[in-house]
Amino acid sequence: MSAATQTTGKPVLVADDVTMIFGGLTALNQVSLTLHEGQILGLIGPNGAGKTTFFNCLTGLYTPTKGTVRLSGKTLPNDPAKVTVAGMARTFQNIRLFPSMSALENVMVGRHARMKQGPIASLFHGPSFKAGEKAARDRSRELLRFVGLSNVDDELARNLPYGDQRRLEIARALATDPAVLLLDEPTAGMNPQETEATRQLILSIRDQGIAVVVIEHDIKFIFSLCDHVSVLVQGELLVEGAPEVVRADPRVIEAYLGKPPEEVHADVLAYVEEVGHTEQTAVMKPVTDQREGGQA
Ligand SMILES: Nc1ncnc2c1ncn2[C@@H]1O[C@H](COP(=O)(O)OP(=O)(O)OP(=O)(O)O)[C@@H](O)[C@H]1O
Repeated sequence: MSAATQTTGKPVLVADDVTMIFGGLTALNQVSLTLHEGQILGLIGPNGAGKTTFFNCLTGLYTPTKGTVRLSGKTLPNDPAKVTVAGMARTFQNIRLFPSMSALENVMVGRHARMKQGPIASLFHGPSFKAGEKAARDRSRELLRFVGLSNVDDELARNLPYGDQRRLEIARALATDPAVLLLDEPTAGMNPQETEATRQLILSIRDQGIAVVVIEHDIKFIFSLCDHVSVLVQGELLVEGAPEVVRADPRVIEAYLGKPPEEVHADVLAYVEEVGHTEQTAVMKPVTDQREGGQA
C-alpha cells in the first residue's frame, strides 16, 4: 500500500542521460529521472547498482561523464556548495556530522549556507548580524523539534544515539531550505519503531512542500512511503513507475534475487513473503526454493 496521497506538480528535478564512467567501469549508463513537486521518489537497486553515484552526480560531488541535471529549470553546477544554495540538500549513507559540535550548532551550519550577511555586518557583529544569528538559532531549534529531537540542543553530536544522529543530519539538510531533499539510506541500522518514525518524518517533509528522493534497501519501507519508484540495476534504469507496478514486475524480483542467497537482503525476503499472493506465486516460487536451498 502506498502512503503517498499528495497530487504531484510540475517537474522540479530533471536528470537527463546521466552517465558516470570510472576508468573502465560504467557506474551509470544514461540514467534519466524526473522528480515532481510534491513527490516522494524511491531509488532502489542491488548493491553496487549506482544509487549513491547517482546522488553524487545530482549534487555536484561527481561531474558526470555525460548528461545534465536541472533543478527548477536551471542546469546545476558541479559544485556541492552551489547546488545547496540552488535548493538541493542531501544526507549521506555514512552519517557526516560535525561530531564535536552540539546538535544545535550542526543545524546552524546548514542554516548558514542560506544566510546573506554582508562583510561589514559580520566583521563588526552589528545589529543585522545579531538579528540574523538569532533567526538562524530559532529556525534551527524549530527544525530540531520538527525532526523529533527535543532536549538535545546542547548535546555533542557524537554523543547522540545512532537514530538521533540520522535525524540530526536531516535537520541540518532542511536548514538549507531545500526544494529537493535526497536521503541516502535514512533507516539503515534503525529498529522498526525508528524506521516508522522516519517514514512519518519524510511524509511530513513532503507535506512542507519539499520533494524527496530516497535510497533504501528496505523495500517494504520504500513501497509504503513512495509514490514513484525507480529501479537501478548495474548502472541502468531497469523499471520505474507507481509502487504497485514496480513491485509486480518480474524483472525487479529477478534483479534482486538472481544473486547468491547470502547476498539477498533480509528486507527483500520479508517483502517476498508479504507479497506472495496468487498472481505473483509463479514468480515467487523459485525464490522460496532458493531460500530453502540456501538454508539447508
Ligand atoms: N569514486 C569511485 N571510483 C571508482 N568506482 C566507484 C566510485 N564510486 C563508486 N564506484 C563504483 O561504482 C559502482 C556503483 O557504486 P554505488 O556506491 O553508486 O552503488 P550503490 O547502488 O549505491 O551500492 P550500495 O547499495 O552498496 O550502497 C560500484 O561498482 C562502485 O565500486
